[in-house]
Order: sequence, then structure tokens, then C-alpha cells
Amino acid sequence: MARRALGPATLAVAQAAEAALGPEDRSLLVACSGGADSLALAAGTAHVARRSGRAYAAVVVDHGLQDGSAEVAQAAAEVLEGLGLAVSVVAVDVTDAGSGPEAAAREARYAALRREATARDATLLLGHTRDDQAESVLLGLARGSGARSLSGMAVRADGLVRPLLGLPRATTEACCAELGLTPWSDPHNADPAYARVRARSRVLPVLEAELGPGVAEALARSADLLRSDADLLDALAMTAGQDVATGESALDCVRLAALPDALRSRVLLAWLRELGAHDLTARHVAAVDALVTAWRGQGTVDLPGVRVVRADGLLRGPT
Ligand SMILES: Nc1ncnc2c1ncn2[C@@H]1O[C@H](COP(=O)(O)OP(=O)(O)OP(=O)(O)O)[C@@H](O)[C@H]1O
Repeated sequence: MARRALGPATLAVAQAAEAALGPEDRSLLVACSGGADSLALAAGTAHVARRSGRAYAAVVVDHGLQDGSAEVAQAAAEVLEGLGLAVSVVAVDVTDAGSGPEAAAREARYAALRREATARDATLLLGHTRDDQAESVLLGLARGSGARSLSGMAVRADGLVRPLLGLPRATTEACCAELGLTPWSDPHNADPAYARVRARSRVLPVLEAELGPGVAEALARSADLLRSDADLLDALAMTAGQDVATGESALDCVRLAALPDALRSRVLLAWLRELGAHDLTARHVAAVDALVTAWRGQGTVDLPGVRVVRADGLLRGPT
């Protein structure tokens, strides 16, 4: 592949991979399910790594949730080896601690991928595309999410790099076709029991047909705009949080109430997390917010992991 001219889709993937990388990314590890997106990413990354003299490899996680999952992982590994990547197949134990099998599998997968990347001192690359981003925004809107949640994924965040966020899924599929690769087709991706599958296969096509092509691209663009707004608000909320803190983990209610809503909810969320609250939803934060802005000056709110009390003009956690 390095010597032959690249097809247009493969070139687009390779250019996206190159654009996402910096000089600090000396060793690259592609997380690959065997699906079209991560297979295309692996091919594009291998090309870029060879040209730039970087080390490169791939990792396939076997969740062991279905019969034949080891064979699927092995088949993906063989395709990747055919592209010239050294591959590790990692089997994980998926323990559902109440959040559901999908969330448990995701948690186990990310933990294993991060371990592999750390062990090799490598940058971890994931194959999320612009369509994944658009679907997330749509699902977030349907849930009534705020700016942070609607801002989706960034190309580089939390030690993860997602070079293909600017490319549609059609490009990764075209890239695989150009390279003669047969990607694995995850049966979950066709199962209408999942809201994401319905958004992808039923809702977005209707939006594109009724509102004009480019809706998915526009949703992904909204995510980018909202992310920069959310970043600014988070930075402002850090300063505001210091201004309303009174020591001993307490917050001053009068100063809190004077903050704009968008800052107050962020200050409260950060404070609650610091106190050890977990699984917080917008409703939880709204309940504490109501305590702050209530006319009557006292009350208690119980949240997962923490009790919040308002008394003497202060909001306090456990003492
Ligand atoms: N079993 C796995 N092993 C390694 N990496 C994975 C695995 N599953 C997902 N990933 C990584 O996470 C990314 C997002 O996965 P997800 O299943 O949400 O999306 P997808 O659009 O189906 O991607 P793909 O077409 O690559 O399967 C993948 O592109 C890949 O980089």
C-alpha cells in the first residue's frame, strides 16, 4: 500500500490520520473492532506511520459476550496483519454492575484499550466518524441534554485520538472497498432495539430527505460549536466556583444565586462530584439548584453518594 497510489477514500482517511497527529505521537495503537471505520483507520494509520517512521500496531478487544466472538476477533486480527500491523487480541471480562451489558462492555473495552496503550507508551486511535457524532447529537437532543453533552467527542481528549470525526462513514466504507477489505458487520448495528440504530437507519435518512442533504454534517458542526462554548463556560465556572467557596467544602448561597444559571449549574455539578456524588443527572443538579434559589433558607437534598444541606446561608456536604 505504501508504494501504490492510494484511492481517493483511502487518501482522505490517511490525510485525516496525519492531520490528527502531532510530533509527540511517536507510537500509534489503533483500536479495531474489525468494522469498516476502524479497519479504514488502521489502513490509513499504517500508511502515515510508515511514511513518518512512527511505530504502529493494532489492538482488538474480544468482549466474549456472544458465541463466536473469539473467531470474530481473530478474523479482524488477520485482516489487520494483512495490512502490515502487529496485532494483540485482548479478551476482557465484562461484569455488569447494574449499568447494563452495553455500558459494562464499553467500560471493559476502554479500560483494556488504555492499558494496552499505556504499556506501549502509544497514542490510542479510535475510528469514530462524523456520522457517529451526528447520531450522538441527535440522541442528546432527544434526551434534552445541555451543551457539554451535545458537544459530543473531540478529535483529541482524555488521551484518546479520533482522527475520522470529520469524515462520513461512507468514506470508511469506500476505503475498505478500495483496499479489497471485507469489514465485519456487527449485528448490533442493525438491531432496531437500540436507539442509536434507529437514529442512524430511520431518523437521519428522513431528516436528510426532508430538510436537505447535509443534516448529519450540520449536526456534527453544531457539536464542534457547542464544545467551544462549553469549554469557555467550564473555564468561567472554575473561577466562579472559587468565588463562592467559603472553605470547609461549603458554598455561599447568596453569591451562588447571583451567578448566571449556566455557571451556577456547572459550579454545583463540580462541587457535588468533589463531595463524592455519583451517577448525577440534570434532575439531581436542578434539585440542589432549587435549594440554593429557594425563598426559604433551609432544606436537604439526598443524592447518590452524598447528602446536601442548606442552612445559615451555606450549602454544605457531609461534615
Ligand atoms: N471490540 C473492539 N476492539 C477494539 N476497538 C474497538 C472495539 N469496538 C469498538 N472499538 C473502537 O471504538 C470505535 C467506536 O466503536 P463503535 O462500535 O462505537 O463504532 P462503529 O462505528 O461500529 O466502529 P467500527 O466500524 O470500527 O466497528 C471503533 O471505531 C474502534 O476504534
